[in-house]
Amino acid sequence: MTTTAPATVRVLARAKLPTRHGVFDAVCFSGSDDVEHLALSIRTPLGGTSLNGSPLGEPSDGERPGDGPLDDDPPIVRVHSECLTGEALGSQRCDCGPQLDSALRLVAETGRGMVLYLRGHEGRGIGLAQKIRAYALQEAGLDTVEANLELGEPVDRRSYGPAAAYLRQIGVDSIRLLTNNPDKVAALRAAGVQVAEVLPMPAAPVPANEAYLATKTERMGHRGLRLGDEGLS
Ligand SMILES: Nc1nc2c(ncn2[C@@H]2O[C@H](COP(=O)(O)OP(=O)(O)OP(=O)(O)O)[C@@H](O)[C@H]2O)c(=O)[nH]1
Ligand SMILES: [Zn+2]
Repeated sequence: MTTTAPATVRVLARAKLPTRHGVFDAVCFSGSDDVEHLALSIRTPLGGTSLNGSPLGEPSDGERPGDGPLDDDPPIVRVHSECLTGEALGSQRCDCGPQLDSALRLVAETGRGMVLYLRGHEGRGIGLAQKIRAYALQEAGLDTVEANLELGEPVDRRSYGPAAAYLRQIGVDSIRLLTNNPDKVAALRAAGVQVAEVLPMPAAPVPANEAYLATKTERMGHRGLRLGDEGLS
């Protein structure tokens, strides 16, 4: 896993993005990787600015919850890796789709936070074709870690540098991170992001992803993937 953050990122485009969870401010950006990532943020005070820095109009999606965080609390941030099969196709080999949905909902409910949707992270950075090859190896009995290694890939090839650089560029230096993955916490910290708190990312266990979730817990050090478990520190 690479942790070096590029100095700057380029903001490529921005617009509001109404979702079923609320109206997000969508910013497309790229870092040294030249990949188009997306930051989806939500406002701080009513009628104020989003974390991405653009002014937002009157909220159209209901009131901000009364128990939302103060403006100087670190925002909730989900750093999410692209997963075409789980998010667009509803694959139950993983739980990326429900996790993305939960993250957007949590950020919207909190009224202040961001989902950084990182493209180029497909298959933990090995790409779609290699991930499908890894799935085929899993059908033959390997687990998710062994399959990557069998393909000559590292267990995790993702870089969090562009995400860290984006946060730094918009002035967010401290976050409350939604994740179960201790390596993601370490990588972001190494890239200069202060992770003030780690909040558990609710998992969505189903029979088809049982082995996958178990392997992440047992071999990759992810926190127990049950709702309500204590977060990482
Ligand atoms: N190589 C490989 N990648 C997978 C597999 N299953 C899911 N992925 C990818 O894994 C990425 C998500 O990483 P995960 O390890 O599930 O979770 P995480 O983002 O590290 O941790 P959380 O923040 O707790 O969700 C997505 O890009 C998926 O495409 C698999 O069996 N093999
Ligand atoms: Zn997935």
